[in-house]
Amino acid sequence: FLQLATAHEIKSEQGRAAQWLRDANDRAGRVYYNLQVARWVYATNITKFNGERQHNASIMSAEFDREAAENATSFAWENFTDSDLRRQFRKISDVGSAALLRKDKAKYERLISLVTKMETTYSEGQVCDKKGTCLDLEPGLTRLMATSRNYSELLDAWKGWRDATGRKIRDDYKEFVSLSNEAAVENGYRDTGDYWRSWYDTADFRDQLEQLYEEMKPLYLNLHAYVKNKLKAKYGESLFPPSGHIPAHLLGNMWAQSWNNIFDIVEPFAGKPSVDVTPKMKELNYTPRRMFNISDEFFTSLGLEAMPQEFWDHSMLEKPTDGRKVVCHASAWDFYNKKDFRIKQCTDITMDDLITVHHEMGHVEYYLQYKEQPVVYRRGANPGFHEAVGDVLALSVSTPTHLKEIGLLDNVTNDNESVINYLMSIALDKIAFIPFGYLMDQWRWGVFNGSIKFEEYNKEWWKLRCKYQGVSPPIHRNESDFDPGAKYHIPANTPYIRYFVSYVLQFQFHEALCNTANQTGPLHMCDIYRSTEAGAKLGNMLKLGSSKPWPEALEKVTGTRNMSANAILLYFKPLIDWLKVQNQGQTITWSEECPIEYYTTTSVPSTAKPANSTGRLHNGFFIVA
Ligand SMILES: C[C@H](N[C@H](C(=O)O)[C@@H]1CCCN1C(=O)[C@@H](N)CC(=O)O)C(=O)N1CCC[C@H]1C(=O)O
Ligand SMILES: [Zn+2]
Repeated sequence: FLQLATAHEIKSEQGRAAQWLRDANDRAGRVYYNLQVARWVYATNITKFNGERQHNASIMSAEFDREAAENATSFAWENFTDSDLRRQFRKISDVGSAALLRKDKAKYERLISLVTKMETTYSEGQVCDKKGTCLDLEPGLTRLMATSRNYSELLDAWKGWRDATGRKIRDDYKEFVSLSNEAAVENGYRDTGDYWRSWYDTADFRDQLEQLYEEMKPLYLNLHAYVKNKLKAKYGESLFPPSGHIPAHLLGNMWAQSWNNIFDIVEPFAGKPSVDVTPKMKELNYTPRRMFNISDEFFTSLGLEAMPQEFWDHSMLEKPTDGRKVVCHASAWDFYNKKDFRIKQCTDITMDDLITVHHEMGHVEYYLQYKEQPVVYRRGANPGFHEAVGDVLALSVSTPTHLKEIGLLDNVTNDNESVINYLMSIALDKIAFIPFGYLMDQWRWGVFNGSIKFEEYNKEWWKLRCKYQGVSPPIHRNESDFDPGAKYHIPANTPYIRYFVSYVLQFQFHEALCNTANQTGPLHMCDIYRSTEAGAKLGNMLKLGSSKPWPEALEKVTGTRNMSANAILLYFKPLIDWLKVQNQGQTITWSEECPIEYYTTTSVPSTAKPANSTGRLHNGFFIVA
């Protein structure tokens, strides 16, 4: 009898709990909408007033989360037989940094103020010349890093950016780490890194990441060796340290995280149709709006959701010209009201930005697909899934046949040399990224768990950069510098391992969707355009949001429950074979330690002349510290 009563009790309690959850999810939608509006207004118009408004909305939202978690404890939800109720309650009970609110509201306010302050410093960063002409990161410094082939000009922009951002937030970051860890402990975790990894709900997550990195490492070593030889031919052997590292400012990108802008320097076979469509986009007078339309049309060709009118009405697709200060770093926004979804991007007319457009649109497509889920489930199956969606489509868009179909390429040749050129252009983005995507949170997890001390923040950063990426600082660095702070995700406090996970998953998705689309050719030439079967398979996974464990979501698309590097290795097989021939007899590794002449632990004045650059003047640009 007692059991019957208990079972009956649990059933009726589950009924009450389900009602409470529906109500909590509705209230969460309204609270998060207000938060997102306040954050959006600030990100698209940085003013003191908007900053305070955003701050207050953040407090309100955190108060709501904390209170909901508190109320959830009035249900014995761990005993519930309904696994979906248990899953929702578990997620509502995890309040993240808002746990600090319960312990010390002033500390929580300081924590979120520090992140806003660091992200604002980053977004306002500029590099100016003697006449007072200044370059922002977007588009000025990004274009310079992509197009300049002048060693010292690149060096001044590289150093100037770090002086203008990382150097300024070093102490703020130290304070942030301590408050963030205090919040993580209050939330039941060892430290912030422990909390962030919990989102993957994978016991041996770090081992799996290490294993994936090792599997892809040969690809990176061979690409690094080949690119280094081409750069030496361009800039002169003497500018490269004997340790085997590549100076970090020569790779066409402020962080050396993707190298596609130096394709012209490393092109394997000259005289083939260019795979860099930037010139063609400019020739055809492309606008940002047209770039977004191309991506939107690809999604609808798969039978997926089109961008709603609100998206086109409220997004910021270009850098404002009315003097407003904005956070230019591209991002996608869910307003949690099932109607309002936006992208904020200071879009430049380049191939790079066409890829970023697809990346951001992938986020919005995920938002659209899971918008009917309870608010607690409107997340990626794991954060890597959210990063992979847009990139999967971009793998199809980037194929020469697709670029020709949309008029960005005049003719397509698919002889072996053209295939190598094409794979090289994709590898300069995808393979080059692997060690960077891996090391960013290796550094941050080390900072959060205390193994990386404040006094060695920059030294440990360069140890990882030299070890995994094989890039070295082109000028003296010391502990007055804070080079991790020159990369958006550190001041903005956005985790990064999600991109490493995404670069593995996106090739698994690509391979599976290509099979579904009956694309029988080599994986690197597959284009799933207009395949509604592939679209349905992808859409059915996206609709789940985070309502199921991510291996289940992965299995729905790929048939496997594990991350695997096999798909990316299959995709680049022809290139790796070709690279191995090119690198025959060469040393394809580098010494693990940074070339010591570039790293000093004592702080030297930041105007120290670069060890190797010729002059300081170029294009009238003189970098003041
Ligand atoms: C350009 C892109 N901007 C991020 C992204 O889109 O992931 C922005 C900023 C941080 C989070 N974010 C979002 O938009 C989230 N709201 C999406 C979501 O979680 O819903 C970015 O930072 N990228 C793309 C390639 C590698 C990395 C880089 O550029 O290093
Ligand atoms: Zn993203």
